Amino acid sequence: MIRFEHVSVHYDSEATARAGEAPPPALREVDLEIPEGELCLLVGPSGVGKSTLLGTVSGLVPHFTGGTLHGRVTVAGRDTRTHKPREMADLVGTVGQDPLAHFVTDTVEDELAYGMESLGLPPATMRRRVEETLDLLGLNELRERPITTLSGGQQQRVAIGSVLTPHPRVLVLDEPTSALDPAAAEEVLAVLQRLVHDLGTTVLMAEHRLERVVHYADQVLLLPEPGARALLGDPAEQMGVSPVRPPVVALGRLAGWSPLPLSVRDARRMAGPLRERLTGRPGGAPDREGTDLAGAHTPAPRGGRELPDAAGPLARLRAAMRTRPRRPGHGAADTGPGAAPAAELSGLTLRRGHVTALRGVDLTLRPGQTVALMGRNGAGKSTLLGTLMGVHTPTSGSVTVGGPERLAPAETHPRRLLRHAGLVPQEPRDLLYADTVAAECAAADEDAAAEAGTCRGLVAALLPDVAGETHPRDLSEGQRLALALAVILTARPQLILLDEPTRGLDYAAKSRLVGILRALAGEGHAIVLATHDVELAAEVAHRVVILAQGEVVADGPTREVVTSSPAFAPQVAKVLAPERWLTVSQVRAALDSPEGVKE
Ligand SMILES: Nc1ncnc2c1ncn2[C@@H]1O[C@H](COP(=O)(O)OP(=O)(O)OP(=O)(O)O)[C@@H](O)[C@H]1O
Ligand SMILES: Nc1ncnc2c1ncn2[C@@H]1O[C@H](COP(=O)(O)OP(=O)(O)OP(=O)(O)O)[C@@H](O)[C@H]1O
Repeated sequence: MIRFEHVSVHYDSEATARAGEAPPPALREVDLEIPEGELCLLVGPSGVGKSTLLGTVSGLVPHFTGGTLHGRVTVAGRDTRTHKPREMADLVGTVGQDPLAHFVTDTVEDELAYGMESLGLPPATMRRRVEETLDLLGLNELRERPITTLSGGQQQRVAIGSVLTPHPRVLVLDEPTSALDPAAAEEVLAVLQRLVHDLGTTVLMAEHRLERVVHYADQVLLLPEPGARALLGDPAEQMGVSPVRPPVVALGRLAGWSPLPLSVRDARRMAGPLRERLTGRPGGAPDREGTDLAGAHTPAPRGGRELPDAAGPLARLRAAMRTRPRRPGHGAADTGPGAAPAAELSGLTLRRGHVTALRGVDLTLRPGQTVALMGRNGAGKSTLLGTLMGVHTPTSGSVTVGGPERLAPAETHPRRLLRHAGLVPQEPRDLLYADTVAAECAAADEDAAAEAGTCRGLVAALLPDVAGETHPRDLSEGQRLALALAVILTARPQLILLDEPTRGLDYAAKSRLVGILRALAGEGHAIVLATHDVELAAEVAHRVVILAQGEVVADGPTREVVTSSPAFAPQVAKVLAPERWLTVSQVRAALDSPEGVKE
C-alpha cells in the first residue's frame, strides 16, 4: 500500500551550508513496502527521522518542509512527488505532532465535518459519520465547544476524529496519544485497530510511549539511529534489537525471557521465577509519601540506580545551582517537618466559562516533595497549575504560594511571583520568545534580577552541546524542554510546575529529566508534574494526586495510589503484582542487592 523506493531526504541546514558541507541525510535509503490493512508502528530515538518519514507519505516532505527527496514514495500507486498533499487528501489522513496548528474551523462539530466537506461527501453521510465519531471518541458533550476552550487531550481527540470521518484508506499519525490520558489512549488505539481489522485501513504511526502501542502493531518499522537503515519486521524481534523499548520489554531483557513479551499479559505468564527471585529482597517503592525524606540531600525516592546518562547533566546542574547565591526566603528551602508548605490550596473552586474546572480542592505542597497530578483529559490539571501561577483567579476558596509569605498568585506581580513559582508549560515554546538561546538566557536573567550568566550556566548544565546562537525553534523537543526549565530555574522558585513534560521525549531524554527532577527535589524544591505518563510518575513522584472532574479523588504515596487502579499502574507493577516493584530500575537494583536480605 505504501511503497518506499530508495528514499532519502536531505534538509538544507544553514550551519552545514556555511561550512560548505553537504548536510547529512535526515533519512537514508528507505526501501520497503507496508502492506494494506496493517498497523505499522514507527519506532526510534528522537531526531532519527520519524516525522520526516511520515511526511514523505503525506507529501508534506518536501512540498511544505523544504529539503530534497531522492527516490520515490507511492501510496496506492500515487507518487507523492507529483501529487501535492491536497491531491492525496482523499487517500491519506494525517495527524501531526501539533494538532492546534492544523485546526481550520472553530468548533468540534465543524472540525469533524471539514475534511468530508472538502471531499464533497453527501450531507446525510457527513451527518452520520460526525455522530459516529463523536460517540467513538467520547466527544459528544463537547460537540458545540469552541476548540480553543478544550484541554490539550480533548484537542488531540478532535484532531484524530477529524481524520477518521472521511474514511481514508491510509492513516499517518505522529504521536497520536501523546496528550491522551491512559484510558483515552486505549480507546483511540482500539478504534484504530478496529479500522485496520474491519475496513482494511493501513495505519502508519510514530509513538514514543511504546508501552501504550507496541502490542497493537502488526509490524514495527525501526529507525535505530540517524543515518542507519530502516528495518521492517515482527514487533517482538524488532524489540530485541531496538535502542528504545517499553518497560515490559526492558524487564524481559533483564530477566532473560525469550521470546520477549510485548504486553503485560505475556509478561505475567513468564514472571513466576522472577517474582520468586525478588521475594524478600530490599527496595521497591516506599510506602510513605516521602516528605520525611526531604532533607538537604533527599535520596532518590526509588531504590533504582542513577541512570548513567543522567549523571553528567545532574552533577553539572547541582554545581550550577550551588554557585548561585541564595536570596533569603527564596529557592531551595528548609525542608524539615515544620517547614512552611511551598503552596496551599484550600476549598479552591474555579469556573472557566460554563465549566467548573476545579471543585473544592484542598492540597498542601511540601518542599522536597514531587507530586504527580494525574487524571482524565479535562480533569482540571492544567487549570490547577495555572491557578498556582496566577493565570486564573479562584472563584471561591484560596491559593497561596511563597512559603511563610503566603502570596495569592493572582494578586502578586509576575516578577515577584516568578521567584516563588515557575511553570514549564505543556508546549515549552510558549515560554520562549527570543531568536537565540543566548538572548533567551539574557532575558531570563533580567526578568529574575539574577546575576548575568545565571541562566546560561544552567543551560550549559542541562544542554552542554547547544550553541548560544541556536534558534530555540531548531532545538529538539527534549532540548526545548530543558531550555524552558533553565529559564524557570534562573529565578530559583521554590515551587516548580511542569505540564505534561514527557510529551515528545524518547526514553533517554526522559531518564535525564528524571535525574534532574530528583536533584531539584533533593535541593528542597516542591515539584508538581501534571502528567499522563504513569511510568514517569512511578519513577520520580513521592506522591500522586488524582483529579476527576475538578475534584481530588485520590491523594497518597505513589505506590498506594498507582497500584489501586489499573489505569494508573505502571507496567512493572502489573507484571509483578502483588510484589511492590514499580519500575525496571527498582527491579534491577533489587536483583543486584545481596540475596535474601529482608527489609
Ligand atoms: N524542516 C526541517 N529543516 C531542517 N532540518 C529538519 C527539518 N525537520 C527536521 N529536521 C532535522 O531532521 C532530523 C530528523 O528530524 P525528525 O523530526 O524527522 O525526527 P524524529 O525522529 O521525528 O524526532 P522526534 O522523535 O523528536 O519527533 C533532525 O535532525 C531534525 O533536526
Ligand atoms: N477557556 C476555557 N473556557 C471554558 N472551558 C475551558 C477553558 N479552558 C479549559 N476549559 C475546560 O476546563 C476543564 C479543565 O481543563 P484543563 O485544561 O485544566 O484539563 P487537563 O486536566 O489539564 O486536561 P488534559 O489532560 O487534556 O491536558 C476542561 O473540561 C476544559 O474543557
